[in-house]
Amino acid sequence: MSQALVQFSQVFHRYPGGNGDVLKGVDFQLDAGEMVFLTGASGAGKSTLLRLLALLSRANRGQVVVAGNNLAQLKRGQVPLYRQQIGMIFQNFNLLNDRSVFDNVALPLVIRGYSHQDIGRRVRAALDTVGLLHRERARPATLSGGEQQRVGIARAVVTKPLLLLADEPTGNLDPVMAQEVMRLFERFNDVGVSVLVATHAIDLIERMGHRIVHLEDGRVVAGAGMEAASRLSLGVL
Ligand SMILES: Nc1ncnc2c1ncn2[C@@H]1O[C@H](COP(=O)(O)OP(=O)(O)OP(=O)(O)O)[C@@H](O)[C@H]1O
Repeated sequence: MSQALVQFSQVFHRYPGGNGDVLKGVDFQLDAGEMVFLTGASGAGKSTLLRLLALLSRANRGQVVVAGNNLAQLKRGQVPLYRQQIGMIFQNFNLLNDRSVFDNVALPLVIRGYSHQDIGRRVRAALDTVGLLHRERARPATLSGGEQQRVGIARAVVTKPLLLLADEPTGNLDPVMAQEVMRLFERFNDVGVSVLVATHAIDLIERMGHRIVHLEDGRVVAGAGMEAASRLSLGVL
């Protein structure tokens, strides 16, 4: 039996001062070791769902469970430890342009107080995996968009997270670079990392053969996952 790493049960969310619920009863499961794409029109709630997983926001109602943690019950002091299990990748790379590639990837380890030696070893291993060891001294702005995103991915995996979350990671890339980046996610998935990618790149992901979860106006309308699908067929939902 597959095991859920992420389980959303009837999750509702609205932003303070926002215009009503953005998530309207989301049911969704991601199994340990699975790679899933999250699609939906602009404003459907994809980024919001990822934000809840990264604990950048907390759900107003319903339950989000990740690796056995009910996120509503995590105390503020437990959040940094929880976040260590998660690597986040953004559309606009979010790199520091006044620091080297090495320093950008090292940042999560520096924050967590790793030793100098461990940082060097881990950063070089991550850069090697994304094919950028030879650019460790470069400034991000001197790299191509695809290379900058690979630096972003190295930074996300350097802490060895259980779960990678990517929010429109290929939005600023041409089709060839976009495919390279998606392949890189697959390589991490091949070695056991669970991956959730919010994307508009439908043509690309349809060729890749992973489950596609579709959000429409704050609800999952297709590909919710085994658990929710079986509840649907039992008429529970
Ligand atoms: N900080 C915020 N405050 C108020 N409303 C917000 C905030 N962030 C997002 N929203 C609203 O929540 C809704 C869902 O936004 P979200 O960014 O999750 O959608 P999305 O599916 O990721 O869209 P896109 O594909 O354009 O990134 C939108 O209507 C948006 O305007």
